[in-house]
Amino acid sequence: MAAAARVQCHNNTSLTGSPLPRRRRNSPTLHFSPNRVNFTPLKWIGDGSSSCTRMVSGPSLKGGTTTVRAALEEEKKTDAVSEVVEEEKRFTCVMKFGGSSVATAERMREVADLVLTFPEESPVIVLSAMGKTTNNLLLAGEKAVSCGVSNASEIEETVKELEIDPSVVSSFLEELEQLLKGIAMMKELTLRTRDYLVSFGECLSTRIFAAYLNKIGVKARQYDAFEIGFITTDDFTNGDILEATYPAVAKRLYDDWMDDPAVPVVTGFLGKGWKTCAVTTLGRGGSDLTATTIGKALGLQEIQVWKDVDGVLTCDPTIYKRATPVPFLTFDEAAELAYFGAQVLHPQSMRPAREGGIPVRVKNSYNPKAPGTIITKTRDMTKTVLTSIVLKRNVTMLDIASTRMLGQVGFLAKVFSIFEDLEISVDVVATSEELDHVVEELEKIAVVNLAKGRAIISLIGNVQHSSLILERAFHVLWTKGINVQMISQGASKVNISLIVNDAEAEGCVEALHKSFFESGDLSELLIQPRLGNGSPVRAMQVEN
Ligand SMILES: Nc1ncnc2c1ncn2[C@@H]1O[C@H](COP(=O)(O)OP(=O)(O)O)[C@@H](O)[C@H]1O
Ligand SMILES: N[C@@H](CC(=O)OP(=O)(O)O)C(=O)O
Repeated sequence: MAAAARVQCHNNTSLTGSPLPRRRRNSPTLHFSPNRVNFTPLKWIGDGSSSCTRMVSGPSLKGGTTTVRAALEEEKKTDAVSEVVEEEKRFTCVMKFGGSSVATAERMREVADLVLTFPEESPVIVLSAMGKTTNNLLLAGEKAVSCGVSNASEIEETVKELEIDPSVVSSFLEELEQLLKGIAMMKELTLRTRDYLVSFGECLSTRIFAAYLNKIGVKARQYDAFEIGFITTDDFTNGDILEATYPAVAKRLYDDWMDDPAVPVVTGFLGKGWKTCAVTTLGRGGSDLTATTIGKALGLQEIQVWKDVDGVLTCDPTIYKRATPVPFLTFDEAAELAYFGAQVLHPQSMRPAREGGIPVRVKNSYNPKAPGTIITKTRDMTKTVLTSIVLKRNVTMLDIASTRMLGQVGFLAKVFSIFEDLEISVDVVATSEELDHVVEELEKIAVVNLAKGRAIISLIGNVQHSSLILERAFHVLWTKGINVQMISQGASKVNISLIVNDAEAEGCVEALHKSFFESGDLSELLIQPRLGNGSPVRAMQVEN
């Protein structure tokens, strides 16, 4: 559950909160080639002069026996080769595939084909758990029964279909069974055990995929993120990546590559708690964050996140199916979108990309020809009014009115300290139990009204045009007879949030989408701001 708070001080000012931490490089260099490209053996092309160092075939994607190292051994005396070493040491991009992209054996094959369509790249692959594995593992854990058995049979089936050696996963499946038995015996599932339990999902998917790549002749190496330097806080189920991660991960991946080049296949979502040394997870959907962290650590040219949709869309397609792809986004817009609930990206995933200045491309593994969305630091916003509509459901709104025991400044400070003490962000409260604590504390200094069953509709876009956005949005909602209960403009200036009744929210999103994205080009309205009487400003000036 999420919460929004409206704080009323005794002078009747009201304050709404919308926090977000904020913060690069050049445009992307990858171009999608729709047709599968056959591997060419490792060779250097050019005009034959000694300065030629261009590599045609990403050595990591190359099957066969000629390794980069062997090629280098042969040629290492030339000046050209020392440049090659530098060049070849560099991975070019990270490609992250989510659960929906690798849900079955068939999908694993298709994803492998997709990776091979980029022979000029040296990618690092990040994988999530297959399909709904994470949910199934959680279910199995929560029921503390061997629900893992049906899960395991699916995994065994995938291994069989891909004709991989079953020993790749057998010891893991046994360990998983033991773990579930242990949970059943203890009748307890701590957050730490939950993280260890769900880690089997990514540990298995990456082992299967790496084994498959090796089977088809593409040398690959599997990595568990928690073994290669992904260090996090010890906040189980919601670990935060620590700075030490970047150099550690870069060193490990580059060192291994220089020793014995192979495509790295890294578990998404997982880390290692810096104090406990136990497996942690980065929050649901955390593989996006794994990918951007690797992107920053290795200073890559591009981070690709492959999903089951044609990029970031104008709204969640499961809410309104006429959602369309947004071709360009800034890191701020994408972060805001994710923070306010768009499932398509992990809320923290933009941070490393922004810090490293690395473009993020969101692509559809089911429709690779679609251009997708490219996320960069800046973009031309002159014609942008609205970018996307995000719906966060099941929100509880807290109305907090001062009982005049404290001055205005003291009151606000106290209100925020209560949230801080309970480690609850104003926008997001995880459980109703937490909310009860907040209310209990707030009632010592205020009259608190708790309104459940609300939803936050966030309008992500160019808040330079906030009057136009608001005018349209309120007109649409007024026409539908919807009462907006709270409004907040984010500090990031890319978001306006409206609170409405949850039951009406989907209808609101649909109506707003029709008005903003399906009824002509709104940017035309930006050319001449209008005065109250509808006259364009410039016309007035001419008359004067
Ligand atoms: N604005 C949006 N644009 C695209 N997808 C969205 C948006 N909001 C929600 N979604 C949902 O996010 C899903 C993709 O995210 P996710 O399931 O996490 O992908 P993956 O598991 O492949 O990483 C889509 O199937 C879609 O239902
Ligand atoms: N498997 C994890 C991590 C993840 O990122 O998954 P996905 O990429 O499928 O959203 C989850 O379900 O949360």
